[in-house]
Amino acid sequence: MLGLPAHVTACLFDLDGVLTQTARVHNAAWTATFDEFLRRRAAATGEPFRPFDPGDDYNRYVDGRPRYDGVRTFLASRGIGLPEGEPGDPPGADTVHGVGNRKNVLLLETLRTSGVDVYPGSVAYLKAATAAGLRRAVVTASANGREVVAAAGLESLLEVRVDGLVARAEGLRGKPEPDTFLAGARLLGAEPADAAVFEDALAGVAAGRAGGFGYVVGVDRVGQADELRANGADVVVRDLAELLDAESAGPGRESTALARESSRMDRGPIVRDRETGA
Ligand SMILES: O=P(O)(O)OC[C@H]1O[C@@H](O)[C@H](O)[C@@H](O)[C@@H]1O
Repeated sequence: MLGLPAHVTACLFDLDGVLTQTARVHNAAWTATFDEFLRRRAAATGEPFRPFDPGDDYNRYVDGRPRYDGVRTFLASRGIGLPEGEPGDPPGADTVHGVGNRKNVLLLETLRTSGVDVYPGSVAYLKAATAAGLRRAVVTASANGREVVAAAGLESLLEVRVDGLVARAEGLRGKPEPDTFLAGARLLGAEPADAAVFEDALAGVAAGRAGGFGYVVGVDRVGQADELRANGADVVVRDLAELLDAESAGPGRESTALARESSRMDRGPIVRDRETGA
């Protein structure tokens, strides 16, 4: 059904890069944050400045992981360790929390000014899954998950949300560990073997594989299909509309309709940082 094995009864969707076009917003905020940090560090140590790579560095070390895990994992790849600091550290302080907080300031600025765009193919897929009686959860590392889902106008299509704040409150390990996807399946009353994971991040498909989920759909938005497969995707599509196209008998009836649908759902941008109140 809907391009999935027949036994699948539940769908677990990542948010940034799968349902909404916000992976690129996260990426830009990380790039600016790490480049500021690396430039400052190069000036202080006299070592050459090597910028953050929004391709390889983002995909391997940051994408899909919880905010502060992204800071630690990327800096470790450069042989840099920072003190943890405190959640309330000023944005830009030389601590794991200070770096992560700076990124969140930049992220929220862009979301406020530009809003949140959806992927029309994903909205169509969510609607088709709803009509087919499949259970639906969003599972995101982002602590801004609730606001992004609301700004995208997707709340009514999703039954359950496991986001970065839920994970922190429940002590769930972030992707590539499977904990948050397992929690999503549990909340929907589905066994992992009967649930499909939809992910664009390498850490996300790895979490799908680690959790023993019935099917892992890799969504390739940036040209990393081989890496998605190597990390755990059973199938790779460029857009969820492809799964609908595969399903429909006629040539692309669904996707023709999709092309006409606006990619922008004007539910208003995020207005404040829920963690710091800024
Ligand atoms: O900083 P946030 O909003 O809590 O998001 C955490 C992570 O959420 C993931 O969805 C993104 O892929 C990452 O880039 C991001 O760092």
